Amino acid sequence: MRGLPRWVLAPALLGALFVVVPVVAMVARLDVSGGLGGIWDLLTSPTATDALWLSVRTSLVATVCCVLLGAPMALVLARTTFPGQRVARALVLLPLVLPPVVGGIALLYTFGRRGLIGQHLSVLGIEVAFTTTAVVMAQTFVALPFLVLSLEGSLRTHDARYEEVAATLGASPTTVLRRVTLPLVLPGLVSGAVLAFARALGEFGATITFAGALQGVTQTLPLEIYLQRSADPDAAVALSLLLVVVAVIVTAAVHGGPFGRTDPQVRGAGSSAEGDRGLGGVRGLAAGDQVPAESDRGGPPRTPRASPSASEPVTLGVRVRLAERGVDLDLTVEPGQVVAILGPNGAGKSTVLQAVTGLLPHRAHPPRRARSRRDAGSPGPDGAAPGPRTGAPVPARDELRVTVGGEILTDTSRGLSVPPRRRGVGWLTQRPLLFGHLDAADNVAFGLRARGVPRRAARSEARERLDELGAGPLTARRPGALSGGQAQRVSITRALATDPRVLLLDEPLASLDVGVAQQVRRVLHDAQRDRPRTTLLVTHDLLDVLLLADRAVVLEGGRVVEDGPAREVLTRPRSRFAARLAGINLLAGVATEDGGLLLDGPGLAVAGVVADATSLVAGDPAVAVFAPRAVAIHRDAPSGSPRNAFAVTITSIEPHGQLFRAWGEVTGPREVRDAVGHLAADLTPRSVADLRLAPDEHVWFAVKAAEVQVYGTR
Ligand SMILES: Nc1ncnc2c1ncn2[C@@H]1O[C@H](COP(=O)(O)OP(=O)(O)OP(=O)(O)O)[C@@H](O)[C@H]1O
Repeated sequence: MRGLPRWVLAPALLGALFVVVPVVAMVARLDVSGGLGGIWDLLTSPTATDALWLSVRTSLVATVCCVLLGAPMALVLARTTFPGQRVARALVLLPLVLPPVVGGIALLYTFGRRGLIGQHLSVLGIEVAFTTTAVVMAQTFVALPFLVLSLEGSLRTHDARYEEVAATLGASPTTVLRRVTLPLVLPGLVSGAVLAFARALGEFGATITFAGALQGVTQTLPLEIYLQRSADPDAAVALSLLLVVVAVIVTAAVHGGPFGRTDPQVRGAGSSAEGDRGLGGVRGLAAGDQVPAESDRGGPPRTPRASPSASEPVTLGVRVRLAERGVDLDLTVEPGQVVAILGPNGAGKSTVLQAVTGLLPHRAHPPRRARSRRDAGSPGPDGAAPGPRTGAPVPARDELRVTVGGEILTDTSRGLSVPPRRRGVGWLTQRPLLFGHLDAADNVAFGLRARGVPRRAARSEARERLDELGAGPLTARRPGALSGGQAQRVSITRALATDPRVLLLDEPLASLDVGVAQQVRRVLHDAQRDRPRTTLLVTHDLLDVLLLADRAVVLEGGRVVEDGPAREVLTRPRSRFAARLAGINLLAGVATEDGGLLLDGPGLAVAGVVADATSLVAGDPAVAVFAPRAVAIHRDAPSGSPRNAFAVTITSIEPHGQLFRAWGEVTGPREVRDAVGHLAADLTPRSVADLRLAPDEHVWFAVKAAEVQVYGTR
């Protein structure tokens, strides 16, 4: 009862009674005066056993039909989008709302002797109606939606990125389906099959209409019960009981078994390690089972397929122009270079990575204006620059072009797109996305086996790779038994094992504790040092940029607003986002003659010192930057030596190493607030106490001109 209000018990009990009492009433109606032997005789009469056996046989065959037809239907509904999808789903589920008798009539008009298809079959001497086949068809017709619904629900609750990662590891769509998707949703598939079996077992209306009631041929148990109802009510009750017992045994066996437990994937879907752990519960493959490599399926071992390997670092070229996403940028990454892609939420970072993986869902769009988005124009959660506004300039024509080492992987102008599995692009995400039904070694071996390496060789190489990256002791562990950091190590090993030409790191350390993140960062750093690989790294972490990246590219509103050596971008940021990441205050405007800056918008002057006098002339676009440590806080407007003073309202005060960092939002006219935004000031704990500083206080932030560096942004 933990967490549940007590009153829930009452309706729950009422519901249970509503189901159980009629069954009890039926049992009570049973005439036991002749002893249990009498009932036994009824149950073992030839008509009863014929009916039971027929029901079980046809229901099993119907269940198999439901799986064979329903699983592909669920996959199409859950994993693709196409026009009229809602209508298609409604049609698939139609038998759920259709009275079964109507279903039977529909089947009769289709497969009956004079039916739409039946008349042609008749000519060939094939009669379907009123045969055992008709029973199976009637049962499949009514039971199919149960399997589709259950499996589609299961597919939708599972992260499709498991399949995407498998594709980037080199697996073909069929291999992904067999080795990743089906093991992932096996509990949902089994539940759906059980529901379908139960529905088929109890099927009556469609069967009697389409198949009739011929003993041993089409007379299933529900039909036998119906027919006995008037002739021998006791027999009808005894047979009903038999049906109930069979149904309860089947559903209890499955729901009490390994597939009946709560789907752990759904439970842990929120967090990285949890999500991966969840898969530990999938019993699609029993503990020592291995997924057969293509070369393990008999026949001579195949020569491993050639895979694009990273023996020599390659150049990466990316051009993304997508009106729908407001992204318009070009990027060239030198061989072996690690480029950090920075930017506020919605800036287009993931879009760039998706373009390189080949996973970007894209249709060729006609030129158009940016579509109106509810969130367009509002600042991201981090208070940084807004996304594209309605009517903002957008790419004139959609275009995606990705080249790796001179090879064109995507070129929408020529309708060319190499599938993810053939790109030689490794992809690492915030969640490790390890396949929960495989141990660490098999996870790492996955990509090798998808390329045709025999299982034994792949596992042995996987073990070596895990050893190299300090994860040797984890070889035999399933993801459910790994910590977040360990899982990410295995995931890195898995991504590197296929020797990708380009590595994409999408915030791989973001969900790890600080200490663990540092260890994993070191793993990435060492791997790059030992084998330089062209890499794109999306991150919001200053340390990632400083320790891993050679170059930093800042995106805002889908455009590159800053691009340069990582250290320079952080120490001399030219965009507000980079400044914020680096913990520096930044104001943008144009250079003034006296070495200061005239702010964009309000025309407010900021006194400063030109840092790169050689290249800057008055009127040039420029930024003024100053460290939070250089800011002094005053209760009253400061006066005296040349200094810049901003009236602010304190928005937060947070610990920052040995100091405190106070964030203040500039007050004044709207254009001043827009131009300056938030400023940071560092102060000692003692100053915080002396000033009695607290959020919502109005104070002044002052910075001496000598502390403000101005440099050009052209
Ligand atoms: N599937 C999609 N369909 C249409 N627009 C999308 C889709 N995914 C993202 N966008 C839009 O594309 C733009 C870029 O999004 P993207 O996910 O690349 O940003 P991001 O920089 O990775 O953001 P975040 O840091 O939040 O992950 C945003 O305006 C976003 O709303």
